[in-house]
Amino acid sequence: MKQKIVLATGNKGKVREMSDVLADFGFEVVAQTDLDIESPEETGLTFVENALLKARYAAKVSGLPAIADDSGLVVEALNGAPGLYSARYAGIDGETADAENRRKLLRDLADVPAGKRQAKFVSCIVMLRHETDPSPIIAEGECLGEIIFAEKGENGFGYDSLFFTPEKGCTFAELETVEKKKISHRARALAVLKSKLGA
Ligand SMILES: O=c1[nH]c(=O)c2ncn([C@@H]3O[C@H](COP(=O)(O)OP(=O)(O)OP(=O)(O)O)[C@@H](O)[C@H]3O)c2[nH]1
Ligand SMILES: [Mg+2]
Repeated sequence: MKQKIVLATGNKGKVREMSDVLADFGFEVVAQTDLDIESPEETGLTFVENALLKARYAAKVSGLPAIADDSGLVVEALNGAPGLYSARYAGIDGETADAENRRKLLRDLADVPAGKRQAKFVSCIVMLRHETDPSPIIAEGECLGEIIFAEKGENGFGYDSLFFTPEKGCTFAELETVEKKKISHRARALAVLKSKLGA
């Protein structure tokens, strides 16, 4: 029988990008929203701390193993911002904040010329077998790119329409989900998780 696991995120984009991959690893994936589990406050100071606390909270409430992703966009010219605070960069939280966050990013980079707009997406995935699991599995992935001057593309979420990937010659939002799932920071973290699980 497949091991049930809670996907501890309130972000539908992450559910889209992680569910079937985790199912391929042999898990029966249940999104936390389907169990009416709310997102805890993200009080950590690093991606790993936040991923841990999200997974731990879902494991505690559900009594099941849990997996969480904490991720963000790190922009060199902004000394690493929005970084840990990518989801709430413009001061509001949740997916409705995405458009405001993109506008703020473009404003903050207005004076930064092409060639100096390097950025990376970071994903930290944590898996806990139970709430008090003393040795969580931690898997990280990064993806390098640059921030363009105006949005391009309709797919994806967050900052995808501003993130140009040289590897593909377009923004993440111009990629089909299936393509983004091959090269993104989250895809890379999931590949590390897979090898750590021996799946
Ligand atoms: O364009 C993007 N493509 C991506 O692939 C991506 N991955 C992360 N991000 C940004 O970073 C925040 C993470 O913050 P975050 O890890 O706290 O997630 P979240 O609050 O959205 O959901 P949850 O998992 O915490 O419930 C997100 O909201 C986005 O703004 C991305 N943007
Ligand atoms: Mg969050």
